[in-house]
Amino acid sequence: MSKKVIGILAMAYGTPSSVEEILPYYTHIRRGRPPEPQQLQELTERYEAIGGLSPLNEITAAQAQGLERTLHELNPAADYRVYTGMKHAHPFIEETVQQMVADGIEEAIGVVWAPHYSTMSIGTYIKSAEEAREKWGGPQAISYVESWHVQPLFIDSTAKRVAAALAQFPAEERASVPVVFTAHSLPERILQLGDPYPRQIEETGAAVTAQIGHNNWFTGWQSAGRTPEPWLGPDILDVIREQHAQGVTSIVICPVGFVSDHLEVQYDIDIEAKQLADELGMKLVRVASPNDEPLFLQAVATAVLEQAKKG
Ligand SMILES: CC1=C(CCC(=O)O)c2cc3nc(cc4[nH]c(cc5[nH]c(cc1n2)c(C)c5CCC(=O)O)c(CCC(=O)O)c4C)C(CCC(=O)O)=C3C
Ligand SMILES: [Fe+2]
Repeated sequence: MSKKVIGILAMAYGTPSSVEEILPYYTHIRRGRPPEPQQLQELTERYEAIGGLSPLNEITAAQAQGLERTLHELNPAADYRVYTGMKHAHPFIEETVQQMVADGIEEAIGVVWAPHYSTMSIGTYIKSAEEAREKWGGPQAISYVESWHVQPLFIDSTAKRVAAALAQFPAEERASVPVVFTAHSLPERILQLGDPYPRQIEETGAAVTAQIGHNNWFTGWQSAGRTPEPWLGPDILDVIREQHAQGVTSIVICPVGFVSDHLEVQYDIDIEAKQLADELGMKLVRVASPNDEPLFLQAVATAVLEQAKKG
């Protein structure tokens, strides 16, 4: 008897795959409102600064392959097929759900390539998937992993990478180096909605630092939107200035709200924050991204299998 195929809807942010696609991509992020020429120019220049385009789509593809391989290793009795659907680029979540229906997938698990739940992040991916499911009349059921921010193997994977960053400082200095866990800022109004996002980022930071016995840590925000409404702060650039004012000379930044190398990591931290640190004479070390690291993929695969058990 052939095994029933279980579809995994792995959802990622997406990035333009050519310079021409930057405009439609940016327009999609802005819910159909095209950016001003000046804004488009600035975004294009940020992509140029990291080498022309982002490595995100290749990394998302490698993560999907690695996730499928890891699921088979962890549970050889079942047949898993990982499908990638993106929020702001092709194949969109809606297109991928249509493909799953065409392939006869009846049962599926949804998971997002981001650890922390917010109504404005993971919540919107799930909403897109559910709208697509209604539109295409299937898969019959998708059960979603809502967050995996304290999944033990994710904590192990992050703790190892944070420890490797701290190891770049002499042993006697390490305790005095603050580790800042950052995530993409969101509008402050999520707080009135009781959104779990800020608390979940704290929980990841607490678990990681407890594991490596590093007490000097806090959270910060990055990549806030350039809109008039207030966004969650403090911004990482203000954190760096504040630490400098307090006499701190070294800092480790762990962009724990992201799981890949891409624009928000390679530009906002590696270029912009690094330049500020340089100007202030501070040493900044950024923690490596998980990308398709095996331990990280085991974490996400385990979260998927636990969700499959819950149904
Ligand atoms: C919570 C969150 C995550 C983490 C969770 C997750 O991964 O889902 C994330 C990830 C990412 N965000 C990305 C890129 C962008 N996000 C933008 C704008 C925005 N992001 C937002 C939120 C998030 N974003 C919000 C509320 C806006 C304002 C939109 C509005 O106007 O309402 C803009 C527009 C210009 C700008 O504002 O910088 C860009 C280019 C890339 C891909 C980078 C690459 O291409 O390498 C990635 C992984
Ligand atoms: Fe974004």
